[in-house]
Amino acid sequence: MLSVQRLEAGYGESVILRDVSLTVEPGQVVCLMGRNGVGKSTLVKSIMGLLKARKGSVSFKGADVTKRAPGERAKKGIGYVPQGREIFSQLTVYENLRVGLEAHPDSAKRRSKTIPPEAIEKFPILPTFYKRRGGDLSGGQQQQLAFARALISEPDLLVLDEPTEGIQPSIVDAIQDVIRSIRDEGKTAILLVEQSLDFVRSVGDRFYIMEKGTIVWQGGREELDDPAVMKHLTI
Ligand SMILES: Nc1ncnc2c1ncn2[C@@H]1O[C@H](COP(=O)(O)OP(=O)(O)OP(=O)(O)O)[C@@H](O)[C@H]1O
Repeated sequence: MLSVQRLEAGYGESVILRDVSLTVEPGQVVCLMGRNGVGKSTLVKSIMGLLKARKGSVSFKGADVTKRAPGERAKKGIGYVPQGREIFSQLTVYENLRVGLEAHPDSAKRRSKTIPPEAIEKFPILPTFYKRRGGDLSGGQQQQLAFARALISEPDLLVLDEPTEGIQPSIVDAIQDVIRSIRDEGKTAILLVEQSLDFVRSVGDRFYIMEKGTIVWQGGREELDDPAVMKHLTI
């Protein structure tokens, strides 16, 4: 469903990603791990089209999207929860969700003035905040909003960049439960950037580890006890 092939990308003069290949199959949960600064967010931004590929390709559902703009990729069915959430702080919670609906492939849903209740049933707390400004929510509530905003367009692939980073433990548990329930439903594939080995072990089907902008290890759940995994992840 998602295929990244021999990707090279970077910022200005500096090349960050070199020869990166990664695939996600339908319904699969693929986890991307690695220490801080190795290039995980850079890879995610390249997949979303926020950063241009200098070499290599990104294809999604059989179509080459390497040169497609972020909005087009979203409409094709890639939902994104960026690191740091990036909710619109001046807009209300309701308006933030409406922005997510703009990426829905069904034009009737895009035009709809109401948020379909089933679209946010995984986040029952959100309707109580509809009139509040996004910027007035706590970090954990903002993360739930960013998650719901990405899910509302019913994406085929959800890209989550460290969704539990810097969030209070009770909301971390809630977010992990949502990821598990999406996995169990099997309709939406997930590419998850996550530091907690215990958590990725409990949800992931396939695992990639990055170091200095390249993939240095990949494997399935039964291979996670490989000593190389700890070597690449410990500081
Ligand atoms: N906008 C930018 N301009 C220039 N360099 C950048 C930019 N964003 C990231 N970098 C650099 O690219 C490298 C990879 O950063 P990236 O954020 O992709 O790492 P990461 O693995 O996601 O780390 P973290 O877990 O800390 O977010 C780092 O050296 C970083 O300083």
